[in-house]
Amino acid sequence: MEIDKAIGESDDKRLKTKYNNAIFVIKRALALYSTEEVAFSFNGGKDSTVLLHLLRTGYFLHKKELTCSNGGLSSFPVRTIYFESPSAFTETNSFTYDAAQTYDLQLDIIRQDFKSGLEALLKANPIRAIFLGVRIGDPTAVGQEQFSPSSPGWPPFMRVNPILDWSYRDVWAFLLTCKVKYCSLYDQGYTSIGSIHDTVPNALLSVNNTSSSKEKLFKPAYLLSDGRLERAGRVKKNASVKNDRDSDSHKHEVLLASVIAVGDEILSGTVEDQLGLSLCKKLASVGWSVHQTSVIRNDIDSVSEEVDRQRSICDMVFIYGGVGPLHSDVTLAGVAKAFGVRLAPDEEFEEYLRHLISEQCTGDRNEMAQLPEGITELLHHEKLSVPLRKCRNVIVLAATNTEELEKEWECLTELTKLGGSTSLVELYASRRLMTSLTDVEVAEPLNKLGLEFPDIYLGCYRKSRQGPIIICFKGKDNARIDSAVQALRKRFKEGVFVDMK
Ligand SMILES: Cc1cc2nc3c(=O)[nH]c(=O)nc-3n(C[C@H](O)[C@H](O)[C@H](O)COP(=O)(O)O)c2cc1C
Ligand SMILES: Nc1ncnc2c1ncn2[C@@H]1O[C@H](COP(=O)(O)OP(=O)(O)OP(=O)(O)O)[C@@H](O)[C@H]1O
Ligand SMILES: [Mg+2]
Repeated sequence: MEIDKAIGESDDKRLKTKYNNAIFVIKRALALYSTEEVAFSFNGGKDSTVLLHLLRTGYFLHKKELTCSNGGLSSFPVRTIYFESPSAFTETNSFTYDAAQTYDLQLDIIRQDFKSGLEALLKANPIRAIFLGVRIGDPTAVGQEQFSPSSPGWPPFMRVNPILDWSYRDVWAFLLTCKVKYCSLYDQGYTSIGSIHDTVPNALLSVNNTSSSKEKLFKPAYLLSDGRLERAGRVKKNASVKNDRDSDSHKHEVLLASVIAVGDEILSGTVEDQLGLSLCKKLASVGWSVHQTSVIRNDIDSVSEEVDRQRSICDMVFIYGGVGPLHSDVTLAGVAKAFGVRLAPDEEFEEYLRHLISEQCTGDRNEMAQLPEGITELLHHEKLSVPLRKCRNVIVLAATNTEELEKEWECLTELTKLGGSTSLVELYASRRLMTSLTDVEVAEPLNKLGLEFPDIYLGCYRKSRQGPIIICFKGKDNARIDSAVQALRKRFKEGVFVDMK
């Protein structure tokens, strides 16, 4: 069989491993279920095209083992289902039909939505398992395994995902190595295809950035260097993933951060945590208000509970410690648990680690390259040998000392300034006043001021019990801060407040 031969002759070790694993899953599924009991969900997309060839090969190898024959593959009798939709691209539609003809597929065209279509299909046929080209990173892959029962509310069947752990790069390595046909849209800059209403060519593949969008030229999909951005051509249903606090109708003016240190050694007093202090200073210097700092032990549930609590209260959570390959390094697992997702291998991240620790990283899996599935964004910066990991509004810092923190912080502020995520460097203004008035004297006027200026953060502290009180004003607008200072001054005799630098 040509596919098996092409992969066998390739010297891409990684592709061979992925291929062998996928064929293994397919053969086990075919051993578990009869041909009548399985179906292949095919839509002409790149992932399902990979699956088409893997299935034909797996079916052939399975039959060959059963009959001990060496004969060629004459037919592929697995029922192939295609949910045809009026909003599909004509190119994927015609590719699907062409492929069905070329490979003599038993094509069932379903013109209903997925759920009702599957209900009718399962009623009329003895189907128990359906092969899908779902891959980790697809929004629908979250929580799925290679064999995953359909979700509650869906008709009962087994979802078989032989290429679940394939990366974007693996998909293209396979299609190009095997020299099989794929839908023409992938040569026009499309990298992942949904409906005509939500899919455009991937701007990262644009060749002539300046001309009007109609004349734009795009490179082929296989040239996209960062596979995590394959969905950049998908128009998002929700413009951005907001955290719980953002959806709160009452948007606070000052951004809230939480700092979590993970480390048994800090709790036992063996190690002094200097990162927390340094991070609080840095956050304050760019106008963030630190809501809470906490030290958590190296325990998945403890980390997950704390992250879950803080991520819903704060705009951004910074977590450090417990990041690495040791048994006690559970921070990422805790973050994953807080978001209800699992840790899944991330090939792009693994590549960075491979560069960093080269030969020490052996095997096909690297525990450190497991990241919370579907929610992790890698923040790349030329000064960082390994990108920072951001899971929604949780930033995982790799720093273990203040020098490393300094560098990561510098990169982080530069990166977030460029947009994308919540900016760390907000427009920020502050002023501090010192007074020798007693706290009893200032308490009531400050309360009133707070009500009058809800957009201004008012903080007070003193350096000693008898010493002067320092009042901090923080906000986004200098003029508003000046008005608040004026309003407070008006309530007292002239000269009782001294401006501090
Ligand atoms: C054969 C097949 C089986 C599916 N099984 C499930 C399922 O068990 N649970 C589920 O939530 N979605 C299931 N889906 C739906 C897909 O996850 C679907 O792509 C997803 O809901 C996104 O749909 P949309 O982006 O077109 O709205 C299935 C789809 C197909 C084609
Ligand atoms: N309309 C459909 N008909 C049949 N199967 C479908 C349909 N839409 C999705 N699927 C199944 O779901 C899988 C995942 O869809 P997804 O869009 O992520 O991948 P793809 O279409 O194969 O490739 P791409 O990511 O480039 O769009 C497909 O490989 C296919 O098995
Ligand atoms: Mg698709």
